[in-house]
Formats: sequence, C-alpha cells, structure tokens
Amino acid sequence: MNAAKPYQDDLEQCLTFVAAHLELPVSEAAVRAHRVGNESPLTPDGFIDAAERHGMVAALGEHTLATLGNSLLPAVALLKNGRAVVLIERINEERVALFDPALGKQPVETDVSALEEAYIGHLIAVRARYRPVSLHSEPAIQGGHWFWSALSSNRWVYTQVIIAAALTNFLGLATSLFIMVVYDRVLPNEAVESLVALTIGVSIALLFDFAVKTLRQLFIERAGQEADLRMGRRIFDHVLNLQMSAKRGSTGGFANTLREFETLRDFFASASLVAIVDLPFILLFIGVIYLIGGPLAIIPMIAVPLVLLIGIAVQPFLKRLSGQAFEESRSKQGVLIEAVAGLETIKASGAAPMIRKRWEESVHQQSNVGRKGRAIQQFALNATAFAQQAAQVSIVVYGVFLVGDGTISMGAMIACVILTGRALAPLAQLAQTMTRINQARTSYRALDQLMNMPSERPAGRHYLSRPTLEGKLRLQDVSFRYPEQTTAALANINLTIEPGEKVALLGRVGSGKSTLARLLLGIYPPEQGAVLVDDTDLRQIDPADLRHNIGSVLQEAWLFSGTVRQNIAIGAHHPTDEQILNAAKLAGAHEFIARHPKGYDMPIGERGEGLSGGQRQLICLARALLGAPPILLMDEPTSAMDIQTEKEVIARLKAASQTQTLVVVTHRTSLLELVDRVVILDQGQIVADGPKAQVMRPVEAAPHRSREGTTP
Ligand SMILES: Nc1ncnc2c1ncn2[C@@H]1O[C@H](COP(=O)(O)OP(=O)(O)OP(=O)(O)O)[C@@H](O)[C@H]1O
Repeated sequence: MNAAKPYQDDLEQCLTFVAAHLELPVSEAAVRAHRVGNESPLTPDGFIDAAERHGMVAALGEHTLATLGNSLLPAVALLKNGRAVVLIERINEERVALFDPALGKQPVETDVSALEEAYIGHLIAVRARYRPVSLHSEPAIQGGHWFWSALSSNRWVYTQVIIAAALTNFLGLATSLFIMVVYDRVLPNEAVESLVALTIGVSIALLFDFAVKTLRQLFIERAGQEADLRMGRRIFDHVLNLQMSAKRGSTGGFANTLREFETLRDFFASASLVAIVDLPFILLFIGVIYLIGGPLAIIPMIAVPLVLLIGIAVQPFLKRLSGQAFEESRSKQGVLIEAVAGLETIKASGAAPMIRKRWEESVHQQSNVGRKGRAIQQFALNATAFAQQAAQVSIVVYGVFLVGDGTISMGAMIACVILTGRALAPLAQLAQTMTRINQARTSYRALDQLMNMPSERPAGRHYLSRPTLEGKLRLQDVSFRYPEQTTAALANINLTIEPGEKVALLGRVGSGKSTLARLLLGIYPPEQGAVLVDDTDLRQIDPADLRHNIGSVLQEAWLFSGTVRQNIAIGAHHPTDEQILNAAKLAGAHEFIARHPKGYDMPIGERGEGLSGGQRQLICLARALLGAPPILLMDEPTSAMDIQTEKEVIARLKAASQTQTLVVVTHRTSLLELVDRVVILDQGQIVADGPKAQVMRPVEAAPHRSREGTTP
C-alpha cells in the first residue's frame, strides 16, 4: 500500500486557502467532490476548473517574481516538485506574505529571493467572480449552456470548416472547366502544349482539393472530440449531482438518454455536417452554369427546389418517427437493463416468459418505427437520384439545341452536365442528413431536459463550508412524499439527536425508517419542514461536507467493481494503509480479507459480485467507519450477518463509537445493545421516543406484535 505523499495536494490546500481569503469558503471535501481522478493530485488546469466552480476566476500565466505586484495577488505560485504556495501580499521589494501548505495553516513572510529558487516561472492568478446581488434570480449558469457553450468554444474550428468547404467547392469547378477548355480549345487546335499546362494546373487543383478535404475532416473530428470531452463531462457530472427526487422512469431509459449524447456528438463530427456546409455552394454552381451555359442554368434552377421540396415534405414524418424511435429505444433499454440486473431472480422465480414478452414487444415496436423511417428515407433518396439524373439528361437534350444554334460550345455543355451533378450532390445526402438532424434534435431535447433537472449542487450556488461537524441532528416538522407518490412517507416528524447520542429507529416494514435516514443524508430534501445538522439547515451545507462527516451504511450493501481497498477507501481522501486496516478490523472485515491470497487487492465484481451478502456488509461498514466520522448512520447494517459475526461487530462498534452520534435503523433487537434511546415509527410518524428501557417495555410485553429476536 502507498503512504500518502506529504505535499501531493498543495494545490488543493492552496485552493481552499485562496477561497477563504476571497471570502468564498470551500472545504477540501467540496473541492474533491468535483474532481476527476480523486486519487491523483490536482493539476493547474484542474485548479482553474475547480476555482471556477466555486465562484472564482483563475488564469495561468508566466510571470517573474521580481516584478510581481499586489494587483495580481492573490496568486498561486507553482514550484518545483509539484509544490505550490499562495502569494498573498507583496510587502516590499524583498518580502512577500504567503501561505505554504508545508508550513501549516497560517500565512508566513519570506524573502522573494528564497522563493525564486523553487519557482518554475508560472503562477495562477485568482480573483472572486463578480456576481450582482439579486433576491429573486437564480445564479447564472456557470460555464454557459451545456451544449451551446461547448459548440461555441469550437467556433474557430467550425469557421475553418466553412472556409475549407468554400475552398473545395471552388476547386471542384476546376475539373469541369478543364474539360470545357480541352473540348473547345485543345481538341480543335491539337494544342498539346496547352494540354500539358492545363493538366499540370488541374492536377495541382485536385491535389489541393484532396488536402483541404482531408483537413476539413480532421477539423470536424477535432471539434467533435473537444465537444465530446466538454459536454460528456458536464452531462456525467450533472447525473452524479442529480437530486434523487428528480430522477424518473427506469434506469435503462435513463441510461438511454445519456447514450443519446453519442448521437448528438456523432452529428457534429460527421459527414452530415459537411453536407449542410456544402448546401449554400449549390448557388455557386448554378451561377457558374449560368456563366458558361447561359439558359442551361434553368434546369438546375428547377431541379434544386424540387429536390429540396421532397426533402422538406418528408420532414414531419421523419420528425415524428425520430421521436417515436427515441421512446421505443428507451423502453427497450429499460427492459434490457432490468433483465440483466435481475438475471438471477428471473431464473429463480421463472420470470423469463414475462420479461421475454416485454422485450419482444419493445423490439417489435422499435423495428416497426425503424422500418417506416428507412422507407421514407429511401424514397427521398431515390427521388433525389432520379432528379439528379433527369437534370443531367435534360441538360444534354437542351444543350444539343443550344450547341446547334451556336449559343454555347460543346465543351460548355459537357462542363454543365458535370456541374449539375455537383450542384445536386449535397442534396442527394439531404434526406439522410435531415434524418440525422432530427435524431440529433431529439437527442438534444432529451439531454437538455436532463440537464435542466434539479441538481444537488446547482452551478454558482455557494454552500456553507463545514469541514467538521459536531454531530447534532434535528428534524423540524418534517414531511416527505416520494416523487409521483400520493401518500406521505414521513409526516410531521420532530426529532432531536444530540451529539454523541445513540439512537435506534424501529418500526414495521414501510414505516419510513430508511426514508428518514435518506433525509438525514440529504439524499432527498424534505417536502416540508427542515433537517438541521449542528443547527444549520442541511440545504445550506455543502453535500460533500455533509457526507464526509456522516459514515453511512445503506440498506443495500452496494460495492463497486475494483479492489477491496478501493471499496473501503471510496470517498475518503488519501487514507493511509493504517486507517484502511483499522477500519476493516473494526468492521470485522479484516479476517476474511486477510485469508484471501490477494488480501486488500482482492478483486470485486460489479455490485460486489464474488462476495457473500454478509461480506459485502462488512466492507460497507468498514467504508463507513473509515476516518471516524462524527456521525454514523446505519440502515440494517448487520441484516446479512450470522449471529456470531454480528455479536463481534456490535462489541467492536460499541467500543469504537463512544463519542460519535449513532443512528441505527433496525429490525433486530441485538443491535439495540448499541443504543440508549429508541424511536419507533409507524406510518411515517413517531409513535414512541425515549430511553431504550422505557420504550421497549410495552413492546416486549406485547409478544403478538413482535417476532422473536426482531423489533416491531
Ligand atoms: N424510492 C421510493 N419511491 C417511492 N416510494 C418509496 C421509495 N422508497 C420507499 N418508498 C415508500 O415509502 C414508505 C416508507 O419506506 P421506507 O423504505 O422508509 O420504509 P422502512 O421503514 O425503511 O421499511 P423496511 O423496514 O422495509 O426497510 C413505503 O410506503 C414505501 O412504499
């Protein structure tokens, strides 16, 4: 195991210091909650990104320390070996006040010359972003619109694409003009020298055209890739911060919406975009046909609107089908994910025929929609091909008369045939392009809807920074109803738990115990009333700070694919091996981990595959205990354990959680050993609350209400 390197998070500490200095306090947990690659040190780019998320503006630049004035401060000076300090104030020519994470939390003064040796010449200047105070409006969306801002950040690339399109279209004229000149001038005069010169000229044009087209594709690909990274991250971040109350529908459907991002991205990195960019150049080709073929231009002038009309006429159908296809794909994905996730139960309970029926229905629906869409698209494609060929034949027929009466030359006629083909070429792709535009639009709408769902961490919102909590919990007139439910899961709950108090939440199945735990964790906000931690409304505390201070074991012991060590360390910041070991020992997980040949590097499959239910719970327990958080919230933490293991866990927990606030949801009387106070819920209301002995007496005296070994 690696021991945490002492300075590897200098930038992170510098960020929290600068933020506090600019009166925008933010805790390290909040900074980490946003970071990609939680385990690796913060990079200067990551620093700028994080500063922007927390209401600051930061910029990296080259600057000498000698000429650095107070107008640029505070700034983070980057030093050798990945170290960093915050320059706070230039006191005089020689001295500067700075914050050095290696020297503790207080600023110090030092000589500029002493700093010079370690300074690498780059610093990050930071200032608070100006935000006008408004009582009503929501803060502006930080970083702009998820889609349009990513697109507009690539506007220079798209400008290059348009310039490249103009160039290739101009160069596209070269072949037809070459053929015209050869027919009209070279052939009659047998001018071989002119032919050589013309051939060299047209070859250069063709090569140039090839190069520009290749570059154009590269530009588009690059723009697509950039948009991919920017949008992809924004979307995924939003999903991670989504308020649980906003999530609707099946998991598969939800995943499908996320997948739509690829349709959108592909559109902006595909040939379809090129086809759209080429459209205005149709006019150029018609203009050139008019210049060299005079009246012949009438033919493309008729053909182009005709083809466009066909393309536009099929639009409403394509649009509707694209919407339907999206819905069908959502429901198919929903069935698929549900089936894969519940495979074991499907087999055991004989649910296969039911699931198969659902699957077949959704496949059937989707293939119907697909078939209709393809038929319309093919019709439009055939009509376009027909119009293209008809136009070329018409040019030849009409051209024969014009050549006959000397209006145009033979070469001009042939050039016009080629140019008409080129003018109509982008339209040949129109039907396909339109289909993709429709798909992209449907995807955009679905994703935009997702991006507008409420987030736990709306951009630009500032929370109170509470890196450490004491552990007082309070629910004040709390009522809560799950989304789309008619009955309340909790009604008028008033409950105060003092720091260090040990409380059990008991109650029948569905009485609201887990819901109360979710509210305490801030996973759902209360519909009415307030949840307070240390007398501060939970909604004001940064969710990252809150969860950093609450070690929780949820009802479902969920593990992620990876190693045991990773699963225990999730959420903690660079825990040392000793801390991980202690947490595992305390939870009682160390024993079975140590028996495995790979120990803490034991691989775990998705959702904890490879481990028994009880083992999963032990790892979740170790995860909750890591770092000794001031509050422990456990929802049936021992439900999958045998009596002996549970006994040992209880004994160790009792010894280790002396000072912590403990809330334990349980059906088991054995866990009551851990608590002094018992709260009983029934139908979302508190029906009893008091010292354990007092509350449990009537329950124990009423055997008909409780099974042996279980609470009411
Ligand atoms: N995700 C959810 N969406 C909608 N309703 C829910 C959800 N979770 C729980 N409920 C409803 O809220 C009520 C309280 O559920 P809760 O899970 O809090 O009960 P509980 O006391 O923890 O039960 P158990 O002892 O079975 O775990 C139940 O009536 C249940 O139907």
